[in-house]
Amino acid sequence: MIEISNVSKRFQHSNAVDGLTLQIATGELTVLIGTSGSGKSTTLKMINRLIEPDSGSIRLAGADIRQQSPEVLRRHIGYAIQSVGLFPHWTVEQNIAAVPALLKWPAARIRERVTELLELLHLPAETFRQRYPHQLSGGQQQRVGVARALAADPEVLLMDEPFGALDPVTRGSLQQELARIQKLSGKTIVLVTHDIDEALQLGQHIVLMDKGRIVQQGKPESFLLQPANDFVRDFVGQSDAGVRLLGLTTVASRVQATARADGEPIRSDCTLREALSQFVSRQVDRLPVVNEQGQHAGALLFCDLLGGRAS
Ligand SMILES: Nc1ncnc2c1ncn2[C@@H]1O[C@H](COP(=O)(O)OP(=O)(O)OP(=O)(O)O)[C@@H](O)[C@H]1O
Repeated sequence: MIEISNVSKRFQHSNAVDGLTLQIATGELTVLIGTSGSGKSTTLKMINRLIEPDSGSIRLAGADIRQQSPEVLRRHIGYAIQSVGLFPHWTVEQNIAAVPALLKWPAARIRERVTELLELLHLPAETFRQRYPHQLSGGQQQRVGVARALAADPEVLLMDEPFGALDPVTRGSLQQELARIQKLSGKTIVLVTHDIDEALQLGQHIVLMDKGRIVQQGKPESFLLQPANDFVRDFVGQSDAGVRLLGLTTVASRVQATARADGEPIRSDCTLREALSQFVSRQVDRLPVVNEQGQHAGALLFCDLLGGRAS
């Protein structure tokens, strides 16, 4: 658990963060979202002491983070940012190994860990290990940035717009990757984003900030079903709230096992939002469904899209 208690940070004439109190649960992916300048990055940087608060306290696993030097603290907290910040004259392997090397892991263990992380992020180790950052695409660099942040198996991972500058396809696949890693490892992740769809897709707990304060926090569906005020309603996009709600539920929860349909099947782990798009583009009222192993699983009927609220 990360406990942020009444934390404020002022720059020149304005409060970047204003009396913020927030509890970040262990093992959850918490998303900080908000307008530009609302204090998200400042909050994140105070957790790893890149910025020191003017007042208030932050506790990690019960201990005030000021009890450790920033350098030692950061070895337990992975940090991935949009601009990646890879060392240009270091190979991919050296970049990923930065913190394990500081921690003086044996060379064989470091090598093994680098291989494991590259494979986890779908970068074949033998192809990428010896490359330099300028020999990678933007998306590959961001993957290496995420691998580096995960390298020493930190308890906490802080991510500041880690997929910000990517095209929608690469961004989507990295988001899926992050969701998979989080499920596998049960890590505590705090992710900053501007993108409401990214927040709804990845966040188990979402914190919406404005002017250095929290406007609303809770589960994704609460933002769509019970927006606290007009600011929240505007932020989540009132006109798209319905389709976004469909994005929180998978086809698996509505598939009829005995129903049949023709055509290219959709996977049961697709969201109902993706299914809606298929219904419309194919001009059909039922879609065949396969499970994650590609086996026939029944059909999704258009009329079942509205079969209940996201849970
Ligand atoms: N080092 C700094 N010096 C002066 N002002 C700063 C500094 N860092 C942040 N600020 C100001 O503090 C406020 C909050 O900034 P912060 O970067 O935390 O916002 P943000 O929500 O992450 O914004 P964005 O989404 O645009 O990155 C902004 O008004 C910003 O201009």
